[in-house]
Amino acid sequence: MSRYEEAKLNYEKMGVDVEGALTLCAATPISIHCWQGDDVRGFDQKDGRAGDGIQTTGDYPGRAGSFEELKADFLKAASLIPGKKRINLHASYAVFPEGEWADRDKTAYRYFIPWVEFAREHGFGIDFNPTCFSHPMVKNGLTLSSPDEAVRRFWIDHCIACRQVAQRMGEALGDKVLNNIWVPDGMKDVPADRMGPRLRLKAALDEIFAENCPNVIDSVESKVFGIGLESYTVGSGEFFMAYASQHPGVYHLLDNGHYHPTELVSDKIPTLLCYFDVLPLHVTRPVRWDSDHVVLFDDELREMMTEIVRCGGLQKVLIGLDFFDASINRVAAWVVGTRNAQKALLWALLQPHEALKALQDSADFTEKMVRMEEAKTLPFGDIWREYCRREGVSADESWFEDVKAYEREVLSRRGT
Ligand SMILES: C[C@H](O)[C@H](O)[C@@H](O)C(=O)CO
Ligand SMILES: [Mn+2]
Repeated sequence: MSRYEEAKLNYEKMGVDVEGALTLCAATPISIHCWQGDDVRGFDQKDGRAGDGIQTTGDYPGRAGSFEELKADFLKAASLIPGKKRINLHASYAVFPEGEWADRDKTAYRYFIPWVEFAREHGFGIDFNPTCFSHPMVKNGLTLSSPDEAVRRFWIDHCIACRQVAQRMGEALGDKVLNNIWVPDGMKDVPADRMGPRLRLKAALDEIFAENCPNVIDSVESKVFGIGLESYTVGSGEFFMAYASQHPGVYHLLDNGHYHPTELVSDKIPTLLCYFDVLPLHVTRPVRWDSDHVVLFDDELREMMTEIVRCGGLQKVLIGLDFFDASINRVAAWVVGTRNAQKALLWALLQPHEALKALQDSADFTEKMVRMEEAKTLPFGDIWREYCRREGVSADESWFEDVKAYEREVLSRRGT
């Protein structure tokens, strides 16, 4: 009997359908953020750097500096990750034909056709985001909530244009595209007016969402605070949750770096699934704050995936990643973080949920604890190994040899 067959028997004794778990894991897409590859710089600003409410730290050599490089790095990472993949793009990654440039309020689908072709060629879905940061039109930390009509207009037009881009991407791929709006808007110090900016943001969103875009899933991403915006965030959790609940078709995206350190997004997933038929996520790893460290196979990641599975949320929760570490090999960062998301999803699919729920409902809390603890040390590694074998990727860290060779032959020659 192979190690897989033996492990499978162990799980089956606990009432787990292992083959079903492998099939579901392979079919659940993870949206991989393009911005890990270049430290959130994008291509549309000269000497572009992440700023205006967002920041990367580190200067590991070999950052992607062009569309070609970013595509190559993404493909290298994707080849080492099991499962179904989407690519998550920001509007700042527009690919302009030679001699052409458009500012963000004038962005258009034609600048993203090369990405659509790339996605189609490799069987990736696409998700999209307006880029309301790292731009001179972010004035005094504000975009959609600015009291300056010109600033607000610029960003409203950008978001409207992005929804149109996402719609065209969805039409081209015969798919739905998540278009997620995050704005950094906030204040460093104690505000004198908290409601005014929120009313302006609300009016801006109403304008942005006015057009019917059937291939677009709209979401708004809340946050508790930002860099240099420590005292007040316009798009807070309550603000965006209330907005989404009053606007059918607009969903609240939960980023697990965007809450107070003791708040758990794993508990918010079942809460929102009581009310929404779609729940987009940004899976990240906050270390004391919204630091966007590479996702590890840790307790909260497993608990988030567990809640998705327990709640029957695999079709409703859109799993996206959002981390960016410029202090380590960026391709390896993508691979570690995304494999961990896959690993945690498979781990969650292999828990005996029905049996545990029944024990909870019959108030048999002792046995629930005993079984829950026992399930944690079932031979998960052997099932993961089989999953990777079927997906054609290495099950252990030997993928890293491939990344090291890529670093030697490609990344180290870039001069970035
Ligand atoms: C680049 C992303 O859109 C960004 O990280 C945003 O999603 C966020 O989480 C800001 O803190
Ligand atoms: Mn995010």
